Amino acid sequence: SVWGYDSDNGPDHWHENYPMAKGDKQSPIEINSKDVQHDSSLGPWHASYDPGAAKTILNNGRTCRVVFDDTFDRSVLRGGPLTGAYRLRQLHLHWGSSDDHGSEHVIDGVKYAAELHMVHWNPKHGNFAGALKQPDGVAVVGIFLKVSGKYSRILQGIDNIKTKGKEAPFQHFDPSILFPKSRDYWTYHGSFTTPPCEECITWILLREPIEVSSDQMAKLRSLSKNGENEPVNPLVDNWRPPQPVKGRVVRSSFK
Ligand SMILES: C[C@@H](NC(=O)c1ccc(Cl)c(S(N)(=O)=O)c1)c1ccccc1O
Ligand SMILES: [Zn+2]
Repeated sequence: SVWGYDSDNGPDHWHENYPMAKGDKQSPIEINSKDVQHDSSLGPWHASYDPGAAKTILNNGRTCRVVFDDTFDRSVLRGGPLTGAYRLRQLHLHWGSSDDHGSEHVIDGVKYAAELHMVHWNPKHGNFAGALKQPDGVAVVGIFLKVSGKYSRILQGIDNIKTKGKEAPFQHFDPSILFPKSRDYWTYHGSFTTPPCEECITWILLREPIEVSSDQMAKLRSLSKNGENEPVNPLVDNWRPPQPVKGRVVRSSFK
């Protein structure tokens, strides 16, 4: 059966079809500040995104995803732990059924309501499929979402992609508006948090969460896993729980 987040096809079953899921460098992980090592050589990261690169927003029954034109160095991430410029390919989210959980990474025991992932790949590996096979192939910026009274539009296009398979134009969108004020981050080497669970990711997790309103979270939770004329199956709890750290060191750009 196709992988998902239910009891019969969820994270504990993924290794049956994707053996990497039981690897030594899996994501997400729990980050404990006492084990983090500050690395003064970690410089700031820089994103230079072209709003014109945004193409569409879609619901693939597993997450809500915005895709970008990554046929050339149009929207790139560089600096921080990275060597060279990584191309922005897509962004998506993981969220819970209530505000007290939903993020994939857990920070000092804190689970956020959602976690936004901006997926970039290293063009020196030719294409995304090739980059998946390389330890320095992919870089993901992870941003935590915290629910507060403050109103902010995370992804305005959610209304038109209620059910699985729905796709809508999503243009003139600069994802940099999603970044918090502080650029402080943790970084470690890990994997996709979804199948195929390839261990090709340099994770850059931003310390400062962004704030969204509870009605924005409710809109996210109003997405459905099912297709248009199928029984309603809410798309919630599409997060993988923390995986074994197995001796990896998490470094921070801040003291
Ligand atoms: C749910 C969706 N996963 C991604 O799009 C995805 C892609 C790259 C990364 Cl790096 C990540 S992550 N979470 O590690 O940042 C997630 C998905 C995965 C596989 C097949 C279909 C499908 O829809
Ligand atoms: Zn993700």
